[in-house]
Amino acid sequence: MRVPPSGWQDCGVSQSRWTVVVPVKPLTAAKSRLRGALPAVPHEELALALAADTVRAVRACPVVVEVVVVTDDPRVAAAVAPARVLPDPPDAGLNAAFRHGASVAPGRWVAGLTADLPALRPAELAAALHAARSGPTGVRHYVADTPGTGTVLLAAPPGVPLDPRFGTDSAAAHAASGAVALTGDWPSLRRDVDTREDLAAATRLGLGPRTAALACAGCPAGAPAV
Ligand SMILES: Nc1nc2c(ncn2[C@@H]2O[C@H](COP(=O)(O)OP(=O)(O)OP(=O)(O)O)[C@@H](O)[C@H]2O)c(=O)[nH]1
Ligand SMILES: C=C(OP(=O)(O)O)C(=O)O
Repeated sequence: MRVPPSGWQDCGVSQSRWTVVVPVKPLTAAKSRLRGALPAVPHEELALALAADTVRAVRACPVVVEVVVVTDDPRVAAAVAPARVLPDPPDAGLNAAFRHGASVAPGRWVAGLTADLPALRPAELAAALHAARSGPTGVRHYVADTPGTGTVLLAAPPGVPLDPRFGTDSAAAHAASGAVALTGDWPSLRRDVDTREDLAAATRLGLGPRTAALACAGCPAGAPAV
């Protein structure tokens, strides 16, 4: 019998190995509602920074063993290295991108996460993934965004398709499809950034380094620009 390394049983890693799928639109089209939020910063740089900080936090989450980024954008692919990168299915959209990413992890715990969470703290993601494992068995779980209408995280156990319903009013769509809402207090996970106001709220929570560097560019004494 294989003998696990010392401490293996206690840390719970064998019980908590997740693949996380993060889709990112090509930067020229991404985060259109955020365009102009940082006037001194090229929009594509800001969209790239949001995605890079999101993936950075996912990679720092101890229960995540694989990050799959679905994107057609070579700048995103370079920025998220060494995460695994898959191309988008042609002209298929966000939910197809999630399904494509999840398809490389059959029989595993899989979560889909939006790429616009620049304040994400790895411990909050870990807590949400733990809650998804601790809830009702055999069902999908989701985490709504701060306003409560959208979705930031959708999680599925082994053998259950991710079946993503992201888009307008996706929290209600996920609930209607049988997914169970996770209600934890995870402000950095729920804080997706679609607008200038969202970016200001994320700044108050604490941005990841790449977005923070842009938000502070040109500010006196390093004060945030939003
Ligand atoms: N790979 C991939 N990612 C997508 C696609 N559509 C949206 N996303 C990503 O999904 C996440 C959530 O989408 P939205 O919040 O609507 O982001 P967005 O479409 O870039 O923003 P808006 O242009 O303002 O609607 C973002 O991280 C996007 O990059 C798609 O067709 N393919
Ligand atoms: C795609 C989504 O993001 P947003 O509503 O932020 O565009 C979603 O919440 O399902």
